[in-house]
Amino acid sequence: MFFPKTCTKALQSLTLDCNHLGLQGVLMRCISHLQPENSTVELHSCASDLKSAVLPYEGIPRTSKYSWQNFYTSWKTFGFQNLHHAMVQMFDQYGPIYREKIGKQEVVNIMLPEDIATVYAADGLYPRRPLLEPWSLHREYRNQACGIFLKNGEQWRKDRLILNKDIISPEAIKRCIPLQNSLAADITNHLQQQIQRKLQRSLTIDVASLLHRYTLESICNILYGERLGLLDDNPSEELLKFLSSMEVMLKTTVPLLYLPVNIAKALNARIWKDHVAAWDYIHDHAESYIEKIYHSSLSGQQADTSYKGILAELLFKADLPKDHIKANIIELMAGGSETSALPILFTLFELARNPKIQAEIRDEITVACRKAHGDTALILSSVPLLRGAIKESLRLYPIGIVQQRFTNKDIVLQNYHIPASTLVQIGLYPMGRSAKVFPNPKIYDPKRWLKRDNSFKSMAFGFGPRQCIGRRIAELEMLLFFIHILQNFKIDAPSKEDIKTVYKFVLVPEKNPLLTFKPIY
Ligand code: HEM
Repeated sequence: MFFPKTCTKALQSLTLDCNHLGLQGVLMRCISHLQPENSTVELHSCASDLKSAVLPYEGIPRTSKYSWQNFYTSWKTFGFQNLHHAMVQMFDQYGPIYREKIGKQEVVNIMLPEDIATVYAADGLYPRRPLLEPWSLHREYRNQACGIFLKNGEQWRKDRLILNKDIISPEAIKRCIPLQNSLAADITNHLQQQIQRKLQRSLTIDVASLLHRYTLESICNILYGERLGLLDDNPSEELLKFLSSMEVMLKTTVPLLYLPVNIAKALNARIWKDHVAAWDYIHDHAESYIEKIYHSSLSGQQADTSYKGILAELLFKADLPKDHIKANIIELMAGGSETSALPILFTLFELARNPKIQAEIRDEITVACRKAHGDTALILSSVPLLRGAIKESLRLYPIGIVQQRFTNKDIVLQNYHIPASTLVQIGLYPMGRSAKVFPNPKIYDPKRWLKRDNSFKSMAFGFGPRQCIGRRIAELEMLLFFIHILQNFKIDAPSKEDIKTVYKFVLVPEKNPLLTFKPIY
């Protein structure tokens, strides 16, 4: 194919027109599609000149300048539960960068690893995210302190640096291993007992609510250093109320994200009242633990040096004021309550429908356990394929479908100028499903994570100083769960059909899959 000089000239003048009309992004994509391998030198040099000149922000392809039209189109076409599918379609339509206006806020959407790297590189010391309004308003309404999840700037950094030491540092995680290991053994026993009681050879169940209880028990165990009893056959009324408050709090968060919360609050709407009541109960629950542990740590701190959980450590060191400790403990509980249960569920399902991969991971675990002679930390460092399986599940089913940042300085994305303070949204779900980033994206292949070239592709926990502070705890929960379960059960699923997902603040199955646990004797 030959592009004459006149065509090059025409492209240049077209560029000027497009610049004027704010259509540069469209033109740049046309040029990159047009560029054939054997085209003339002139066209190559023209295209590279065009690419090297940074294009203005206004040139980024835009969905519609009318925010209400975007809102209505998204809702009509996809419904809010399908925002992740809507994003995939938008990227197909507009290319790897587009902007849209929702409400008052304009957002730039990206999905390629090199752009994600640029965004995080601009984070600096104070990475900024939009704060979750319904949660922040509750704290304001009750005159309560916020934790790191709901803070930005210097206030965020001060708390975060202190919390890192007791939550995400390797030493902190090492201390959590025994607590978590015994819980993972218990959930295995729980399933074994159910099978024995029913005098069956296997158990086919919807395991979602059990997993939710497992992860909530786990995070509370790590925070308070004691078990709540959520895996018991008959949990107390008080515990059931706590569990349902966590559920109501998460469930009411979603609609409040789309409604003007201030109006719901001013009208004292039912949804706002439910949200507040749920948070109040969660606060009271945390408060009772804080007081109990505070008094027992004061009385017995010198005598007993054994690890008593994160809360006791924070109270003992007293680097943070007590109300900040409480606020952070509550956010850790909220952040950790459902999050790890979902990747566990999706991984169980994928292993059920990929029995060869399941067997390979089981073999890996068996060898690791044999070599480690009971050293759990060593086992955890010897299961790369299991780690790959969890990453693979988070690629296909990221809990948070997007991550958000306000840029702290001017940057360039896809050759467009992005001014400081722009809200950039990283589409994790579209990236995970893109053939441009992952070859054969629909295939569940944990081995793809054993290769080297994976930078800025495994982003489910974020990156840098503001990455998920519970990341190592979540990984520990998930790894130990599979280390115990896969040694004891073969997993199968009556239906191997793809799971349909819906977005409800986190990405969840539209219908929970049934799973079969068959003991290995
Ligand atoms: C598979 C499980 C989890 C996933 C995928 C996940 C994902 C994330 C992501 C993407 C962020 C935002 C990071 C950023 O802005 O760069 C985050 C923040 C956070 N997560 Fe997690 N999370 C998980 C489990 C947990 C657990 C178990 C806890 C509690 C122990 C937790 C507590 C938090 C907190 C407190 C923040 C706010 C951190 C800050 O702003 O400094 N998360 N998480």
